[in-house]
Order: sequence, then C-alpha cells, then structure tokens
Amino acid sequence: MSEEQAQPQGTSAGANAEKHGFQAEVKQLLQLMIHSMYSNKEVFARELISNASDALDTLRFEGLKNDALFEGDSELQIWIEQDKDARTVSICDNGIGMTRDQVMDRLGTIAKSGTRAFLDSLSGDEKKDAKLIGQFGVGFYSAFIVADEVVVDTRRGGEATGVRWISDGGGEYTLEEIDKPQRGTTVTLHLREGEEEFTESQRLRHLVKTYSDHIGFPIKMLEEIDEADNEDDEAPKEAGWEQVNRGAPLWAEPKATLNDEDYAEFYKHSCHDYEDPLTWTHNKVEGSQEYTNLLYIPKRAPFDLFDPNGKAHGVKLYVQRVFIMDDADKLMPRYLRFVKGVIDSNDLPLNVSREILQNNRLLDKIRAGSVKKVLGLIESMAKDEEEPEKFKTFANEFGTVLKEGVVEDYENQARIAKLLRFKTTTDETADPGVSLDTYIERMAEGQEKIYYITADTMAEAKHSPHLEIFKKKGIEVLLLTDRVDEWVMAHMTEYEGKEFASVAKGALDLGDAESEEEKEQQKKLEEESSDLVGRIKEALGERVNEVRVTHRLTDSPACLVADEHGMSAHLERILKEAGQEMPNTAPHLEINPTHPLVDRLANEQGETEFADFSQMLFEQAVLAEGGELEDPATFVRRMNQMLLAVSRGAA
Ligand SMILES: Nc1ncnc2c1ncn2[C@@H]1O[C@H](COP(=O)(O)OP(=O)(O)OP(=O)(O)O)[C@@H](O)[C@H]1O
Repeated sequence: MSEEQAQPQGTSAGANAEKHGFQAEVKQLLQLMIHSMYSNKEVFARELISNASDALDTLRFEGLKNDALFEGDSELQIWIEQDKDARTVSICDNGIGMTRDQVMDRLGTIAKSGTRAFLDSLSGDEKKDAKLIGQFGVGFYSAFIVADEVVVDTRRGGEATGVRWISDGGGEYTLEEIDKPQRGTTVTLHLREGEEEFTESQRLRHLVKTYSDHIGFPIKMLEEIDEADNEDDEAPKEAGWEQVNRGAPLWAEPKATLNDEDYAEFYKHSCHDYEDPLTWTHNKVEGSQEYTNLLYIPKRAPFDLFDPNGKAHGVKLYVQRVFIMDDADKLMPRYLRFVKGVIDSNDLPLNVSREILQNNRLLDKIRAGSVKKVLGLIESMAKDEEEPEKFKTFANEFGTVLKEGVVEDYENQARIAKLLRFKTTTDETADPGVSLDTYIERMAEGQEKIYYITADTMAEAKHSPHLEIFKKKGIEVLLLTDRVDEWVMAHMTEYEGKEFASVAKGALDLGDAESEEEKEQQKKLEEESSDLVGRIKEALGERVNEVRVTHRLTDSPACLVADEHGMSAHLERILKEAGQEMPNTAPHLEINPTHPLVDRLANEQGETEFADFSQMLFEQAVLAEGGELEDPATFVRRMNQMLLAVSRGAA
C-alpha cells in the first residue's frame, strides 16, 4: 500500500451515487450530539482512531485464517492527514474495511437495542444529555460535531470494489461505488467554519498523544517542514510520514512506567467511554499460565445495563497481543458485565476459534482469576476510608447487578454478599447502604436471623404492616426494592451463619428477642380468639389458606402472610407481570385481636355484616402490601356501605 493513498478524496457524489435516508433514531441522535457534545468536540479524534484500531484488530484476527485478506500488506497502520486550504482532516486505516451492505448497516442505522427508549429519556438539557450520550457511546457520528460533511471511503480486504459514503449529517447519505486500491477505510471530515484548529499539525499531534498514545498500532502523520527551509531550495524537501504515538499496547507495558492518566486515556480509547474510569486493576500473572489483564470499572452504568439484548463492550480477549474476541460472557460472568478492559493470554493458541473457546479450561482459569481480581478491586474500594466516594459511586451504579452474583457465582457468594449494601428500617438514608456485617454487629439482643422485606417501592416497604413488631422491638429489617431481590434472596439462605428470614413469610418466630412473658401473652390471645378465627375462615372460604392470630402486628388490624417455603405475594406479582402462569395460592390471613376494628368484628352478630366485614379486612390487607384486588368495585361498595352506617350511627 502506498501512503499517498491516505490523501483525502474529493467529495462530490458521482453519477452512480444513490441517496438513502438515515434510520429515524440516527437523525435524532446526530442532532442531539452536535448540540450537546460541542464542549467535548475533541472526542471525534478518539472515536475515529478507536474505530480504525478496531478495524486493524479485526483484520489481524480474520487474517490468521485467511491470509488473502492482507493482500500482501501486513503492516497495519493508521494515518492522519490534514489540509488547511481544503479545511479537511482524514483518518485512514488499512484495516478490514467494509462492504457496501456493511456500510449501510453500520453507518446508517444504530444497532443498539433500547436506542429509542434511550433517546426518549434525554432531557433536552445539554449538559445532562452530554453525559448521557457519552454513556450511550457516541462513536462514528461524533464526526459531525466538527464536520458539516463526512466522507467515508472504504473497501473490505479481498473485495474488488470500494464504496464511498457521504453525508452532511442531515437526514440522508449517498452511496457510490469507487475504485479504491488501498484496503481499509478513510474517513474525511470537511470541517465546519471555525474548526480550523483541527487542520493544525500540532493540535492533531497533541490529540493523538493525549487520547491514542497507547493503541497497539502506529499512527502516522506527515513530518512538519519549516517553509523557510524550503524557500530557496531547488529541490524542496518532501515531508515523510512519521509515527506520532507510542504504538505499544498499554497493558503490555510495566506498571511502573504508567501513570493514572495513561490508564485513564487508554480506558477512554479502548472502552469507548468519554468519562474517566472509576478504578482499575492491572496484573501480569505468571506461573502455570501466563496472562495479563487490565480491567476497569466505569464511573457510570451504561444505559442498557439491564437490557437482556444489550451488548456490552466489555472485556476483550487478546492472544499474544492479537485481538481475538470481545464476547464478554466468556471472559466475565454476567453479574460483572459492567467490567471493561483487556485480557491477553500467552498460552492460548493464536489460531483459536470461538468454538474452541466455548469449553476451554485455560480460559476458564483465566476467567476465574480475573473475577477474583475484580472482586478484590471492589473490596479495596469498600475498605478505602480515604476515598469513600468511590465505593459509594460503585454501589449506586452497579450494586444491583452485583447482587446477581449471589445466584450466579456460588463459589464467591460470601465474598459478593459482603460487598452488598442495603437500605434498612434503621438507616433508610444510608448511602450507599448498610452492609450485612454492620447489620449483624447491631442485631438486637436475642435476635438470631437477618430479617428482610421485599416490595416494589421504598414507601411500600417502609410502611408495610409486616414491620410493626420489628419496629416495636427495635429489630432492624433490610428493605429490598430491586427487582432482582426476590430471586437473590431465594438463593441466599444465610450469611456468616445467620439465616435470612422474610418478614412476610411463615409463622413468625422472633426467638430469644421475645420474652417468656410475651410468649405466654400471645398464647393466651390465640386461645381467646379461636372462635373469631374460625368464623373469619368460614366467611372467607377459599380466599385464604389459614386464619391465625398475628404476632407481627401492633397497629394494623390484619395482614397477609405467605407460606414459609412458598412464594411471597410480591414475587407472585412480579412473575405474573412477566407473563408467567401462576397457580392461585391462597395466603394466610393474620388478624390482630387487640385492634379495635377486629374487636368490633368479634362482637358482630349479624351473619351478612360479619361476612362483609371479614372480606373488607382481607381486602385491605391485600392493598396494604401493594397487591391488586380481583374485584375492586365490590370492595368500594362494601366500604361505602360501612361508611354510611358509621355516619348514620354518628348522626
Ligand atoms: N474505520 C473503520 N473500519 C471498519 N469499520 C468501521 C470503521 N469505522 C466504523 N466502522 C464500523 O461501523 C460501526 C459503527 O461505528 P461506531 O463508532 O458508531 O460504533 P461502535 O464503534 O460499534 O460503538 P461506540 O458507539 O461505542 O463507539 C463499527 O462497529 C464498525 O463495524
């Protein structure tokens, strides 16, 4: 390949050019990006160089199996060239390139799932949106922040013809076939008026140094020639290409030679983030197998963290510096899907295929070792008293995902559980929350279990009648309101020898937290209420499993309780919402005979009134725990009748 071919190409669309419309989302994103990212306009350089470097990585990997892709030229590089007069800057690579279909697919649409929802979530406030767009990944389209026209010339290795894509960032782009001797891609930016700075060699060199010093390929620019030197010369000196970045992958360099800025810039470049990382770990592992990992935790969760189809950029696998894949699932468990970075193995064969990697023992070991490093990294943040903010950020952004690890990674369950933080009845506002260790330290006297409640919202959890006795006795309860909580708690049965117990399930046994005297009183109450319990059960029939005297309530008349080993009403609702067929399991109804309403019920002689009253008691218990009534109209009718009777009595 000749380096002159890096010259920017002309831009007028040729005779065979075809017009195409952008996907609606692209149009909207482009407009937003141009406006909200303007104060970070330099990002275009990093994004385009990143893409060029990814294209070189892909070529190097695919070329392992198909040498023809190299077309006899395996010196992989990136060139940047600027033209002051034409006000252009070009980023050129001899990477894998794109076919016509790939260009249409990749530069005309946004494949990320959840894009629509993401765009809808933007506020219109430029500052806030700039952060969000950064989290979305600005990518190729960032070119339009500084350019009013972008031309992409590309030819995939091994293909006969190339394609030119031109757009002004409005609603359309044109495509035409071109001759392109050089494999790879050249992106030429026609800079907007006022953006001339990006045609300055010094400015561009500085950008490369700042953002792309450590990418693993040489980035070349034309030498700067002093015009004065050439003035009188008969044979003026021609500028040659010179490398302007370090060109060695950062993770392969000794830690001692790297500073925080090096790590942060490499992160932003290779992980497509526009903010600095929260923290990282860099390890060279030697022994039975050799590998290096450089793993980062971002500051902010990506917008699609909980989208099951969301593709995280995740961790990339290299073998002896050759990029192999970025299928994050093989390198990190799902619950650490927010981790980004690089793992470079010296032992895996270079010609590994994805199939071989499916069940590879070496890879499993590397993965297990890397997981331990990440957990260690989180642990050190949790212990760091000098910078508590870091762990707080981590817990708030990724705490919910980390919880999934309790289920997914049994081997590390205790380590993960130690890192979780919870809101509790004692400390609703604790940020990031209370650890299980702290909970255990301040357990009430005689308390043996770790109590929790699950609910959809904090308000629902906090005000649940199930908490009454715990409040009275000063027993702390974990308030769990994440969607994953039910699932997590089904798998986490104990911590440090202490059992977990839902406050909404089973017959409540507070163990030694209750005095003998209290237990006696309870027994007496149960005996005295046995008649009433029987009558209510008869009135409610199949709607309830069992009616019993409560142990939990102090202020409310009644509550519902699930079976000790059954599903809580909250989980049943989640599963129903998710479209699962649920057998109708009747809950237990617990009544509080010391409550005046229940006392009033006990004295009700009229059969119909008693039945109506019992139904009301049951239905308000359903509502109090966030449930839905099967027949709300009847509930309202009964309530109105009762209100009328009360007001008549009062009159
Ligand atoms: N220089 C290039 N050579 C080959 N393909 C490229 C090049 N630049 C872009 N592409 C293709 O276009 C796609 C879209 O690029 P874009 O930068 O918008 O997104 P991305 O790199 O996938 O993700 P991100 O938004 O995080 O940057 C890339 O995934 C790649 O397939």
